[in-house]
This record gives sequence, C-alpha cells and structure tokens, in this order.
Amino acid sequence: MERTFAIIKPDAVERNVTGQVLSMIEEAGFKIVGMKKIQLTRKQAEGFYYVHAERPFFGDLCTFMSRGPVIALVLEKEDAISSWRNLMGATNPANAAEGTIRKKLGVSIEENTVHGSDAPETAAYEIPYFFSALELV
Ligand SMILES: Nc1ncnc2c1ncn2[C@@H]1O[C@H](COP(=O)(O)OP(=O)(O)OP(=O)(O)O)[C@@H](O)[C@H]1O
Repeated sequence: MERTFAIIKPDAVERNVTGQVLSMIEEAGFKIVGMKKIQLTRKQAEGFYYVHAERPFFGDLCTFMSRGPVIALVLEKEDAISSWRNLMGATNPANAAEGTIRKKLGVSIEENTVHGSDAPETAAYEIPYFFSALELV
C-alpha cells in the first residue's frame, strides 16, 4: 500500500463540490486515512509550493491557494501516487481525459480543483506539512 497527499482546492470548496470529489475518490478505491479543512496563510501556501517559486505563475498560485479553505487529504491505495494523478487528470482541465476530476469539475489551468503529489519524495514532504502521524488512521 502506498500513501499520497491530495488537496481539494479553494475553487472546489467555494462551489460546494467537495462531496463530488470525495465520492470519486472513494469510488476509485482509495481509503481516506487523513482529512482536514484548513485555510492556508499566504506564507504557508508559498512553503507548500516552494518547488514552483521560480515559475511565472507562483504568485497567483499562492494567492489562489490561500484565498479560501481547502480540504487536505492523505489517500491510501496500491500505487496511490500514480492512481491519484490519473484520477485528477491533466493540469489544464481543457486537456483532461473523460472520467477525471479535472475534466468534470476543473475551471481553468490554475483553478483545477485538486492537487496530488507527483512522486514519493514529494508525498514525503507534503504529508507531514499538513498532518502529524497521530492524525493518520
Ligand atoms: N500555466 C499556468 N498558469 C497558472 N497556473 C498554473 C499554470 N500551470 C500550473 N498552474 C497551477 O500550479 C499548480 C501546480 O502546477 P504543476 O505543473 O505542478 O501541475 P500539477 O502537477 O498538475 O498540479 P498539482 O501540483 O497542483 O498537483 C497547478 O495545479 C495549477 O493550479
């Protein structure tokens, strides 16, 4: 079993589609082993996305990610990291495949509804950024 880190982003919480995302997660066979609702400060968003600090969209991305509450999740499944990336779909919802969360619910390349760790090292940074070991059950 592998664990990955996921976020339901502010655009989805604002549009009341959190439940739809959680249903797709559960229907795909993931176990939710950690879940919390939190609003990131701007600084916390910058720390979370530090790998993107040099990208041109970094400032807007951190503003977006801290503008409202998010749902932080730890998901468990065989090959959880790649399975979750597949269920999310392409970064730009316009390019996302049928059946993916971003195809169904994404708004734009920035407001694309969900985040997922892209590698084991990323998950190892992101999970403890949001959760203590005691919060994962
Ligand atoms: N060209 C862009 N313009 C605006 N925002 C962007 C752009 N590219 C990416 N983003 C935002 O930055 C996030 C991180 O970009 P990245 O390239 O890592 O995409 P991803 O791996 O599909 O998404 P995530 O890291 O959120 O799982 C994207 O999910 C999106 O919200």
